[in-house]
Amino acid sequence: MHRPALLSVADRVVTLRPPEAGNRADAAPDAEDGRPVEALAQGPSLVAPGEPDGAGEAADLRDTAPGQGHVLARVREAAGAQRGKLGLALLLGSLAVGSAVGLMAVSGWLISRASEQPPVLYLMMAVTATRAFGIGRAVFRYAERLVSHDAVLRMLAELRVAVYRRLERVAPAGLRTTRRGDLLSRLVADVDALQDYWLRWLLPVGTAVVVGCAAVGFTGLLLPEAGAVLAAGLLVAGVGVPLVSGACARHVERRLAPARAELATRVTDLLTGTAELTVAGALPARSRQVREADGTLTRIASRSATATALGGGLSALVCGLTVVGAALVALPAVHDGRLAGVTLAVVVLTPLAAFEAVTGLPLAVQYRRRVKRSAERVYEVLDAPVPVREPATPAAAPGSPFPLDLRGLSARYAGASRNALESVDLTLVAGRRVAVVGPSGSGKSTLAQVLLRFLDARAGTYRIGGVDACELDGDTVRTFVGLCAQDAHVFDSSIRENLRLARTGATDGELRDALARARLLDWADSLPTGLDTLVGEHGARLSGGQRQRLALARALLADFPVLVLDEPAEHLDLATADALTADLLTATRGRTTVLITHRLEGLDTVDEVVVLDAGRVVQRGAYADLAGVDGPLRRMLERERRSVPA
Ligand SMILES: Nc1ncnc2c1ncn2[C@@H]1O[C@H](COP(=O)(O)OP(=O)(O)OP(=O)(O)O)[C@@H](O)[C@H]1O
Repeated sequence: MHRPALLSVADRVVTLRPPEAGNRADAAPDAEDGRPVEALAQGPSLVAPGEPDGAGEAADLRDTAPGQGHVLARVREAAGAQRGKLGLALLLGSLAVGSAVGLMAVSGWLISRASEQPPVLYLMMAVTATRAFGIGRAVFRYAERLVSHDAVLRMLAELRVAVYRRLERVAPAGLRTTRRGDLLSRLVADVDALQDYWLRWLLPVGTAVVVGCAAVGFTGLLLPEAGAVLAAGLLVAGVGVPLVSGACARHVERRLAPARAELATRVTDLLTGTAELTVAGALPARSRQVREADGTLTRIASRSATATALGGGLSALVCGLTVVGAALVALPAVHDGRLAGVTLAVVVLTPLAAFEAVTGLPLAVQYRRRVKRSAERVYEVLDAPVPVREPATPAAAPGSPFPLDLRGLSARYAGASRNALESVDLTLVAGRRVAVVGPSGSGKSTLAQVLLRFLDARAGTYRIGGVDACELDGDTVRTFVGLCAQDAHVFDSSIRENLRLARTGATDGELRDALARARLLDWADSLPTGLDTLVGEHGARLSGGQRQRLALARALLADFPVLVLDEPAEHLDLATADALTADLLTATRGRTTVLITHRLEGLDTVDEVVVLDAGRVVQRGAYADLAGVDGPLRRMLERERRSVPA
């Protein structure tokens, strides 16, 4: 049997493999153990659940409990194995800027000495050093870029995987109120922004300190006053100027990442809802909102650029003043004979090159602030409470999932004030078909989430083949229980590839069989390119009924021992919905099925009907028995009959 663990997940979220098991098994499931995930879309908070989480090699990126320091300290800790490379990058960067300083100093000396017209051999050493510094500058810079980017991109790759895995763990139960554009922005732009912490903050600052100290030391050896002037100039340019430009951009930098997320959210909404917005006449208003968000981002970026320009201008001014200051203290020294005439050029020109190490620091300070906000947003995702705890050591999967048993089960979403399910009992044995009905919001889909272990029980037990589901890996549970969701995702690919998601190596015969059972084969055969027909984004080239039938065929092909069908006929017109329900009841005959629906038509063929209301089971039994007595099902039936046009 081929039962892909992820088919059910793929039906709810487009996802990769879930992380390896790793969460505390003994922790009592408690949906209130952390900040609700909807807070992701709202604002900064670094509350962490405080539980270990096994997301493989990147786990260290997020397991630092909050309060252990600054968010940037966590970014630094994430360097992990790349620390050695970053140290090497610092050395290479310092050698590159040091070579620039050396080049300036030696060439200054060379020109001065050459003017005295000594025998050319006296100059050979300086000529060679000039060449070496000139070549070294480019080579060291290239090597530094190579090493630092290699280290940082590796870190980013791990971090992005960690963020993705966390999102995957939080989805689907925890993502109902988060905004897609915002998540996308966190996953892409904010993670990318973290590279600047190393590339544009730590390494430039480290290089500035190393090269600045060396240049001051060297100049001080030649002439102590000149060393002091250079030290003062470097301090003003490297500390004072960044403070001034940083103060100008303080508020701007913190607003940059949220403004970028706002624009991403609005653009995503606009693109995905263009058809609906056009029909509702709301497109111009939404386009205006996008333009406004874009305008806000542009204003923020331009204020940030102003601060950068101010920093650049002030640095250049301080550099010029330092060169003049060095000349002013050096000239009397030459006059007094404390400094050789040929070294005057060295003392005056060295500051010019040494400032290369600090001119980027105003920008570095801005980057640091920007990175801090992005890091907060990334760590909010990494620290978001997960609705399901995976066991540290998963129990062995039972040979058969039967009986699949829920006893007194209650479940609650993170941040909710009441249980979505309350003391629910349900037993499934091989071949049994149960319909779960009830008004909207009664907890039907929540039951599906619990059965698939997308949401943990708050009280009661869920056992699969005698094993507590909490002791099983979530993936293992989903090899036994599969879902065909009401909003099943159809990929922008061919019919064949959409089906093969359920069973990678399925033959055309098996695909056709699944399509036939979902009553879609005649339609597929009538298409000019048959199974190779492209279905469009979200199945845009299919009708609503065809989309649901394709999802049903996929679920049938996956051959789950227990199949949960969550409102498969939702959003369809009554005739199509009833035809689809009838077909799927035929297709699932003899297969353990939980059919979640609020249409009662055709349910006389299932073994048991469970009626939910406000999360509780208010009635259960055979359809004919329930329909024959006064009670919730009978009232639903009467309402349904009244609503059907004569
Ligand atoms: N991710 C979530 N976070 C918080 N509350 C949720 C979440 N999902 C559902 N709920 C709440 O849980 C309750 C049960 O919702 P559920 O989706 O299970 O109902 P349902 O019977 O499937 O409704 P429908 O027939 O409309 O799909 C509702 O009050 C709903 O608002």
